[in-house]
Amino acid sequence: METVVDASTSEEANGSAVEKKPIVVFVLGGPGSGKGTQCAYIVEHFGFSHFSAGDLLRAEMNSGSENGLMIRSMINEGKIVPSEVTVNLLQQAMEESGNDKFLIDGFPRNEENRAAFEAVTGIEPAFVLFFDCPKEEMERRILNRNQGREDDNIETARKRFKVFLESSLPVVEYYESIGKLQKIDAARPIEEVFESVKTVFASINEKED
Ligand SMILES: Nc1ncnc2c1ncn2[C@@H]1O[C@H](COP(=O)(O)OP(=O)(O)OP(=O)(O)O)[C@@H](O)[C@H]1O
Ligand SMILES: O=c1ccn([C@@H]2O[C@H](COP(=O)(O)O)[C@@H](O)[C@H]2O)c(=O)[nH]1
Ligand SMILES: [Mg+2]
Repeated sequence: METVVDASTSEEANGSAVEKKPIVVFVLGGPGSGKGTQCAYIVEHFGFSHFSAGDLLRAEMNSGSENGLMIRSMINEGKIVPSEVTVNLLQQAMEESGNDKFLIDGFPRNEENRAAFEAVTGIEPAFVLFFDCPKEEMERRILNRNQGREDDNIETARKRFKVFLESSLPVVEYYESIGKLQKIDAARPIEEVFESVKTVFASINEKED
């Protein structure tokens, strides 16, 4: 496995060990841009734990929890679930993982999500991967995905694109403005996209050495 920045502990000048904060990489991109696909490769190569906010919400929706009906209706309308619910699910998953390197996929989706995650966890992302893909290609991928997702239909997909443009792109732009964005051309074959992803992780490693 290739290493990327080590989050475990560091040693201060006086020799005492200090707990470091976990390393978080946010993985953003429009619906169907290939976030989940690339995260699976990153996990294999770089030892991160991968949490898709959408997957966590779908699991919560199917668990019979009191939020289940609300989550289903938000997902089917392509709307963004309140930050409190999503941040709690992410925080719980991170704590239970035992890992200290996380890919958070499909989150933060709006400014409120971004601020809530930082306020609750005290963690800022090391960097943000952004999979840039034309709408027509994302639409094709969603409609061919065939994984039984209730929101993979043309009507909901269009609502998701609209929410992405209106609410999520400003978050992407924010990270670009503070120099944390790593933009990847996602409109290429999966292996080619991953070559670019590997280059990003390798260059981050070099900076940390
Ligand atoms: N580079 C690619 N070229 C062609 N097809 C791809 C590529 N990357 C992913 N796919 C396919 O497109 C579909 C969507 O990919 P994936 O689920 O990874 O996207 P996503 O960004 O996680 O989507 P969502 O936001 O809806 O969860 C899948 O069927 C996947 O196999
Ligand atoms: O942080 C999040 C992530 C997702 N949602 C809702 O889930 C669906 C599906 O998300 P995917 O990332 O495509 O799996 C999304 O359209 C939202 O309705 C969310 O509210 N907050
Ligand atoms: Mg996904």
